[in-house]
Amino acid sequence: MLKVQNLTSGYDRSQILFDISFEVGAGEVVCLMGRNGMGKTTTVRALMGLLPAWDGAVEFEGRQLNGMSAARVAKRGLGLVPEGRQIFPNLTVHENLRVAAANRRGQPDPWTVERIYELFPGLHERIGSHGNLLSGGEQQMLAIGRALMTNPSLLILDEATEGLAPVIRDQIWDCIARLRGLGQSIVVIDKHVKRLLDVADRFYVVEKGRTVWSGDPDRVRAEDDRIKGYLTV
Ligand SMILES: Nc1ncnc2c1ncn2[C@@H]1O[C@H](COP(=O)(O)OP(=O)(O)OP(=O)(O)O)[C@@H](O)[C@H]1O
Repeated sequence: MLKVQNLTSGYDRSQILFDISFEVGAGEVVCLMGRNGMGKTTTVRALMGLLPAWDGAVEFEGRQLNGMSAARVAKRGLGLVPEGRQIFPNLTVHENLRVAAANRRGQPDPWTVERIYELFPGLHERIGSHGNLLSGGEQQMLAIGRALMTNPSLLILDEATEGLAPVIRDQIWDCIARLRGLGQSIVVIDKHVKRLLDVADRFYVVEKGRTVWSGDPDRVRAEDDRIKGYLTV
């Protein structure tokens, strides 16, 4: 579904990505991990057309995304839950979801606000609350719900559990597991490797702008010390 090969990118003249390669198959959950500042968010920005790819190839469902605007990339079916959530503070929960609604590729069973409330019953209780009055966990659920309302073929979650209480984090993991059960392809950027072993099909380590390691959950378990070395300062 998504094939990223030898991607390089950066900000102005400052190169951040030197060699990023990874793949996501249909229905897979793939995790990008690495210490802060290693280039994970920059990778996502380059995929989404928010930063130009300098070199390398990004192929999504058989088409090249390189050089496409962010709006066109979104129309192709990439849905981003950005770091920091970025929900609309002056719109209610319901409005935040409704403004995002789109089914451009004609998915047979599209997301509706009602289905989002089934996924996150806590959001339904806050249906009329403005975005800025929600807790961090509620904002994160709303950010995920909003991305789902665009019916993305591939959902990208950038640090979705950052700064959340463990009990709320668990709700986000459960949600990812449920989405996987529905066949949703997902890229997760996160540091909580142990919890991700249950939900991810494959892992990649990003270090200094390069994908330096990849493996399935069994390999992560077998190379525990090596992975810890990549993730701790
Ligand atoms: N707008 C920007 N302009 C210049 N440099 C930037 C910009 N945003 C990020 N960087 C730099 O790019 C590098 C990679 O940052 P990035 O946010 O991709 O890392 P990350 O792996 O996602 O880590 P984090 O978990 O901290 O978000 C860092 O050195 C950072 O300082």
